Amino acid sequence: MKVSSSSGRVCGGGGGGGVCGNGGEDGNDTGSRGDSGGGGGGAPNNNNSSSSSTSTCTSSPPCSEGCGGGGGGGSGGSGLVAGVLVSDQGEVISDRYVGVARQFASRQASERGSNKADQSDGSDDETTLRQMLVSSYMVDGLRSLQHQVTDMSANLTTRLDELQSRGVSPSPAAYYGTEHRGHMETSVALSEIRTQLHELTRSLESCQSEVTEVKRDMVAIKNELDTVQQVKEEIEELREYVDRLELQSHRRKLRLLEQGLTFFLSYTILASMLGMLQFGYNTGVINAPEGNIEKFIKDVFEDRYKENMDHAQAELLYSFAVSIFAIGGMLGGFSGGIIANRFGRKGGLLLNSFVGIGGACLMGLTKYFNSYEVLFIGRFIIGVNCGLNTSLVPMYISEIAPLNLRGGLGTVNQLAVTTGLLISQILGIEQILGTDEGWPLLLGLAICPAILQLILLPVCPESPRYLLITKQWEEEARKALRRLRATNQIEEDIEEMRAEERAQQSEATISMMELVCSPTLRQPLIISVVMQLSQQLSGINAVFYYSTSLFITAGLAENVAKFVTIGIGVIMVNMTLVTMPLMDKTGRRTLHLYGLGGMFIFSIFITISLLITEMIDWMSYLAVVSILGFVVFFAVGPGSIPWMITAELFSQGPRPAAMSIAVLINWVANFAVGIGFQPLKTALDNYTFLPFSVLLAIFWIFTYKKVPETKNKTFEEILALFRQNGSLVEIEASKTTSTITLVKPEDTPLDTDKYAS
Ligand SMILES: OC[C@H]1O[C@](O)(CO)[C@@H](O)[C@@H]1O
Repeated sequence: MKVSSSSGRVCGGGGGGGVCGNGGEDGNDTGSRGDSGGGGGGAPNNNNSSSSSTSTCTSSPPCSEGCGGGGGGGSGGSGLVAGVLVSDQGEVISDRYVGVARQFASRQASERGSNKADQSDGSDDETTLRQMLVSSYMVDGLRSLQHQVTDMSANLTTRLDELQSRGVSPSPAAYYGTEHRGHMETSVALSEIRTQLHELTRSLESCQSEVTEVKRDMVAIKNELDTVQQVKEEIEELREYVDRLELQSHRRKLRLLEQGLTFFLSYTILASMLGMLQFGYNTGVINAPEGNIEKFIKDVFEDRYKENMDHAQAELLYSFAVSIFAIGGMLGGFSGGIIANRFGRKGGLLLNSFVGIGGACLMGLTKYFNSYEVLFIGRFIIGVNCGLNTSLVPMYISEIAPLNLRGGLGTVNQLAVTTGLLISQILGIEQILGTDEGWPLLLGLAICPAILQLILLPVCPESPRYLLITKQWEEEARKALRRLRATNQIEEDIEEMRAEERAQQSEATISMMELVCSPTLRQPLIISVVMQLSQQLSGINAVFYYSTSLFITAGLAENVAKFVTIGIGVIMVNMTLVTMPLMDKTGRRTLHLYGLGGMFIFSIFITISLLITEMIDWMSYLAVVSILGFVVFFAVGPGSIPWMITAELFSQGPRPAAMSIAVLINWVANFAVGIGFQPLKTALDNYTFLPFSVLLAIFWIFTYKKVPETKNKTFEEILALFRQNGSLVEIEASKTTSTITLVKPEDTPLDTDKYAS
């Protein structure tokens, strides 16, 4: 029974399953039991083998039987193992390969997205793949199996030929005997076996070609795995780089937050704030000498036309002198952005000093020229000067201020305005310059801040941000910074400016039209505009321009009312001083909310007091207290914050254009209140303050919902607040922004396509 022993060897000593096993048991049964023999011989593994062989060799049914038999017979032998794994895993591997590769691709994508891929899952799949790769070594096993089967086949053929040659020529005596029949049956059985062996060989060949394909797939998987590994490493590298950047930027910010006030910084702030003082002074200077100016207008008219001018006409011309200032202011404020871009912040202020000197001279020489037209021109020119100041000074201050002092130093703008107002109120009293002779000098004194600026400004450094970002003059920017910070350690500032520059790269310098049309800048622009409106439409100038008459309406004597008005100026200056340190502690948004809220409550009290003063005498004191409260809360937030927040909400590129628009709105609203309050008073009488209460409530809600906190945030961070679809996204002040340019330290741009695929 050599057949069985040889098949036993081929099948890995599998106990003669299938082809081999049956032959070994009993030649008679070989054909019929060939299929099931393997099943019986190798029960433990046969399930596996038969199903797998079917799947792999579907085109060769005999092979399926043969393989099945062989596999079943060799429960522990290499032939079985190879047969089972190759045919079975071969297909499974192909499927799994696709599946796992997809899994990897998607994980790779999600890893890029979240940077938080589940690493253990990834390694599980990898392990599976690697195991599968290992299993490919069994392919070699199969190859050796095939050789063995070929050998076996050759052996069998030889032996069969021997048997047949013996069987086909039997002795005549036995020809019809039992032996002859036995020989014939054996011969038939053997040729069947031979046929099966041929088929088995063919089937093995086809298995081998499939195995080769699987092997190719394996190589492809391995390459994919290597790529995945490489990408993983790159992602890791990138993650580390981003972490490093975050850390650096956090440290940089901490150092920026430690900066203090230096001599040169204070000097520069002082020199520039004279511009805002000029604005405050000219806002208030015209109020006190109203009667004197009207008298002058009448005299000039009579001199010129030898006829009398009635009081109403003189009043109208006086109002014109008041309001033409605001028209000049609108023009100046609006052109502030262009001037700031062309001549710089300091450069623009220096040029503006000449405008101020011109305007002040004309006003001061009005009487000398005996012409009220000169007064009008003077007021218009000083208006242009003040408009430019309101645009340039807050921009300059916010650009040179260290991060941690930006709020406090921004308050300097309003401190200067209120100081200017107070000075004009004090100098305007009859005892000083509020006389027929004194008023031209009172108006002409506006020359002082302009001349002082002309003297002080040349020593001041230009805004380093303007030099570095707008002009790209790095050396000059460094020089300016060294002077302002009084140190050579200016890298943090330079880095912070560079970050701002990077963050705004698409908007280097933008025009007003581009600003208005840009969807990303719309939200900060709306906020800036509403903040300016909240300052002017709060009704503060109704109090300032008409406080004396308001107090008289509330029942105070005229001379008392005038001094209470000055008292308001004093309170205003002091309260602005008090809020200075709060700006960088409590924050702009919070203070603005407190301010508007307080003003709302006191505006209601003003209305109540006006309503019941007529009934209860002492209620006039409630009016005074309410107006004082109103002013105090104005100083808490709405006085200072609108000036600084516009400069803060925009980066270097759009900042000048944004300042122009916001300042223009401020002047227009200021003008509207100045012009509209008297008719409003006539129309609403004791309810005059009610419209302001309503507006204050609206501004409070807007601030609560829309205005971000800018305290201790770099310009780059503030920019990031508005990045997501133009909507407000709060980020922690301590964190850096997400606007990190994806360029590795060695300036190797990331292959983003690779990560995207
Ligand atoms: O302090 C009051 C003054 O402040 C301003 O609002 C400017 O900030 C002026 O319009 C107003 O007269």
